[in-house]
Amino acid sequence: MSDVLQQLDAVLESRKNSSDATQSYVASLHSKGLNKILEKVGEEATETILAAKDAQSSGENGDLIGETADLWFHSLVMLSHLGADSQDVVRELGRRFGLSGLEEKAARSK
Ligand SMILES: N=c1c2ncn([C@@H]3O[C@H](COP(=O)(O)OP(=O)(O)OP(=O)(O)O)[C@@H](O)[C@H]3O)c2ncn1[C@@H]1O[C@H](COP(=O)(O)O)[C@@H](O)[C@H]1O
Repeated sequence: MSDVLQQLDAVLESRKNSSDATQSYVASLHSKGLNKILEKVGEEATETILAAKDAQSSGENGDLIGETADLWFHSLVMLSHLGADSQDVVRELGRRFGLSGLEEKAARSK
């Protein structure tokens, strides 16, 4: 999983220097700028929320998974545009997971 994210990070980074925004969706987002990227993140977040409500009533998660992938993808483009990447977020989650693990251990030993 982390491998896929790292490979995607590398592709997103390479698109920042690509001059061919007509061939590459990511290059076109970078060339349109941060506001366009944030607009896409907002749209995908709304679509993910609607898909979650639909999933609750239908019991089917297919669309929800697709919309969440769109949200993650556009969030990664946002991070890349600003000089961060998926591994920065993975490290932060790991740090929090480590902290909560320590808290649980401390609570158990009381
Ligand atoms: N994972 C994705 C990915 N997920 C979604 N999308 C695109 O994100 C867009 C989703 O936006 P919408 O559903 O709102 O579609 P839309 O209405 O056509 O979009 P807008 O006109 O509103 O911008 C679509 O154009 C999808 O093709 C993606 N485009 C690219 N990737 C990855 O990025 C890599 C580089 O892509 P290129 O830069 O296009 O080569 C690819 O190899 C993929 O791995």
